[in-house]
Amino acid sequence: MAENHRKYSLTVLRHGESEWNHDNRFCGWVDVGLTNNGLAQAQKAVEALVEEDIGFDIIYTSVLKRAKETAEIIRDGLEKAGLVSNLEIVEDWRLNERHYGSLTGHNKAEMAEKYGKDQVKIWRRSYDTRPPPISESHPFYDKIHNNSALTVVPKDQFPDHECLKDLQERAIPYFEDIIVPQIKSGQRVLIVVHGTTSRALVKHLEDVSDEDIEEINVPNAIPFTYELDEKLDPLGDKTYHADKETVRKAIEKAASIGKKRK
Ligand SMILES: O=C(OP(=O)(O)O)[C@H](O)COP(=O)(O)O
Repeated sequence: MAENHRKYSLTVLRHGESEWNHDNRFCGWVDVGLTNNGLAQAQKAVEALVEEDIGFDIIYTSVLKRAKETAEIIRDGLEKAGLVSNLEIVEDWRLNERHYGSLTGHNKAEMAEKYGKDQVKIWRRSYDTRPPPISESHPFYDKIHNNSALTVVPKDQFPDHECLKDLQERAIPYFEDIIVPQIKSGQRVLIVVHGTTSRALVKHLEDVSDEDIEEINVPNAIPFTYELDEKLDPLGDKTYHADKETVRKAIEKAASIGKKRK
């Protein structure tokens, strides 16, 4: 049997800590920025990439600023280190975080207290259970709908709530149609996205079952790389560009429902 050979690689990065990651609030399509810690985390990701001499030819990201800001920090840092020049950043709404419906803006620990931890885990991590839809009277409905960055979303595709499956159905066709041809043409690709978009990519690339994906959490700001064969199947596990203990703690944090507001 022919031996599988590494043909391509692909790196994925969830953005640095956002204001609402810090506040432990469901965020989704609300366009919050990075905290100072998030900015520093993105710089650390740059350092890790530079240390391993990893450059890219193109970056894909969402239209939400927490991902775009992270992508820009990576681009600027790699340019400064001389690893890349004129690195293009392509943004598309189909790589956005899933829309968190009526949970948007709510504190995760408070929702767990109100609805139970099991229900909140289903809303956060199940493959195909949507959170309840956002209503027009929701405090963040207008903020989302008046965001000029989101005018690119076709009206008939603008969601009121999404589960991982919904996100998968918009993000994976984008990945297959737009990103895969770049990878196959030999471009070194970095995808800077969100927790749920990263989980969709992990599920797709690793062929994770609908049940097993519930236990997979993606940490903020730690890039990970797949080595892929000619069919874009991963050769072995993904490699995180950070030490094991840092990765373990960051994954634990991403899984946690965190603390109530003080
Ligand atoms: O907007 C979100 O994801 P993001 O911080 O990756 O953009 C979610 O609120 C993260 O929360 P979750 O980990 O409960 O899915």
